[in-house]
Amino acid sequence: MTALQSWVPVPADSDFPVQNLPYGVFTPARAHSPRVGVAIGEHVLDLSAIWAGTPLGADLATGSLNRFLRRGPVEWAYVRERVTALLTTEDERALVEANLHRIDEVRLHLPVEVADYVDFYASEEHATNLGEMFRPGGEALLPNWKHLPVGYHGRSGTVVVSGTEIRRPGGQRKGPQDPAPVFGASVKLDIEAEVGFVVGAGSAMGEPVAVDDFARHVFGAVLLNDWSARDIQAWEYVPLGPFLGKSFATSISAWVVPLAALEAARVATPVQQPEPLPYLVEKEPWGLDLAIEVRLNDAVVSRPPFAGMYWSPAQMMAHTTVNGASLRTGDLYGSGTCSGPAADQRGSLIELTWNGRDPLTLPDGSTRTFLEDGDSVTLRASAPGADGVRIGFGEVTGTVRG
Ligand SMILES: O=C(O)/C=C/C(=O)CC(=O)CC(=O)O
Ligand SMILES: [Ca+2]
Ligand SMILES: [Mg+2]
Repeated sequence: MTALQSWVPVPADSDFPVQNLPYGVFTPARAHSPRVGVAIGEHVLDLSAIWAGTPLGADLATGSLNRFLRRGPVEWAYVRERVTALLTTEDERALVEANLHRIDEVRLHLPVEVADYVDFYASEEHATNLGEMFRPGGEALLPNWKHLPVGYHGRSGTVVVSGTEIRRPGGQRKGPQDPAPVFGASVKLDIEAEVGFVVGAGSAMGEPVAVDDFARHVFGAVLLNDWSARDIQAWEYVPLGPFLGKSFATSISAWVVPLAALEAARVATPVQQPEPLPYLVEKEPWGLDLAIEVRLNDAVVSRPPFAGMYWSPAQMMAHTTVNGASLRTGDLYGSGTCSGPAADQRGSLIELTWNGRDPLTLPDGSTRTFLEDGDSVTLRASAPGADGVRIGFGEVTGTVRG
C-alpha cells in the first residue's frame, strides 16, 4: 500500500504529515480574530473558513477548541475524514489554497480553555527517583503507588502556550538545616517533561467513566512542561502535596494531536503487578510509544521514552471519575514526569543532576544544576504514525526570566 500523501507540500522531516492533522488556534497575519486550524506541513488550514456559514463553522471561529471538542467523537471523526479528503484529493483545491497560511506567519494561541488540570505521577522511574531524594531512608515508592495512578489537582489558570516567557517564582523555602524559612526567588527552578491529555466530551456527575471509554471522551495529546520550583515544593508539600511550587506556570504545545493520529503508537503498559482493581484494567492498550526529547539551550539533555509509563492515560481518566466526579470539556491530564531507566532518559533536572549533586555540562562549557535566568527549555516528541510515517507534536518551549 502506498502512503497517503497530500498535494500540499510536506517536507520529509515535517512533524505534520497528512496522517497527523493536529488542531490549533491561530490568528492569521493581518487578521484580528483567532480561529481553529489544522497543521499540514509548513501550513495551517483555517477550518472556520472551510465550514463558513454553518453551525460547525461558528464553533470553529473562536479562540479555543472547546466548542468543537464538545461536539464529541462522531463529529471529530467526520471533520478529520473531510479534512483528509480536502488535502489528498484536488476536488476543492482552490478553496483549500485560499485558506492555507504559513505557520511561521501566524500567531498561535493556547489551543484549549483548560477546565480542570490534574497532574499525575505515572512514571515508576521518576516516582522512585523523587522518593529517594525527598524521603531518604524510607520506601521510595509509597504503598499506594502500584494500586492507583497518584495525582493532584493543579492550577488551570496558569497553563500557557508554548513560547510564553516563564517568570521565576518567589516563595518560601527552608532546607533541613535552616533554622527558619526564608522568602525569595526560587533557586531550584526545574522542568518536568510530560504528555498532556485533553478531554473533549464531558461526562455526567455521579457516573464513573469506564477505562475502555477513553477515546469517547479524550480528544488528543499535547506536550507539557510542568515548571517546578523544587525548593518551594520540598518545604510546602507535606501533607497535602504540591501547591505553589508548581502552580505558577505549566506550558503546553500549540498543537493537539488527535488520538486518531496515534493508533499506530498504541502499546501495552509495562506489566502491572499486583494486578490493579477491575475498574483500572484496560481491554485495549492505551500506552503510547512516544519518543520525547528535552533540550536545554539547544543541547539535548534527555530522551525520555513514554512507552515505559506505568499507568496509561485511560487509567488516569477512569481513576479521576471513579468517585463520580464528572469530566468537562477542556480538562487536562498531565501524565507526570516521564523518566526512563537510563541516566540520560530522565525528564527533570532534579533527576538529571541528582538534586544538584552532579551538574550537567552544556556544549558551551557552562554547567547547570537547576535553571538560570535566560535559559530556554524545549520539548519535542515523535510517534509512529499510519503508513510508516512519523507523527510529530511540534514543540513546547519556554524561556526563564528573573
Ligand atoms: O514525590 C514527591 O513528593 C513529588 C513528586 C513530584 O514532584 C512529581 C510531580 O509533580 C508529578 C510528576 O510530574 O510526576
Ligand atoms: Ca508534574
Ligand atoms: Mg504547574
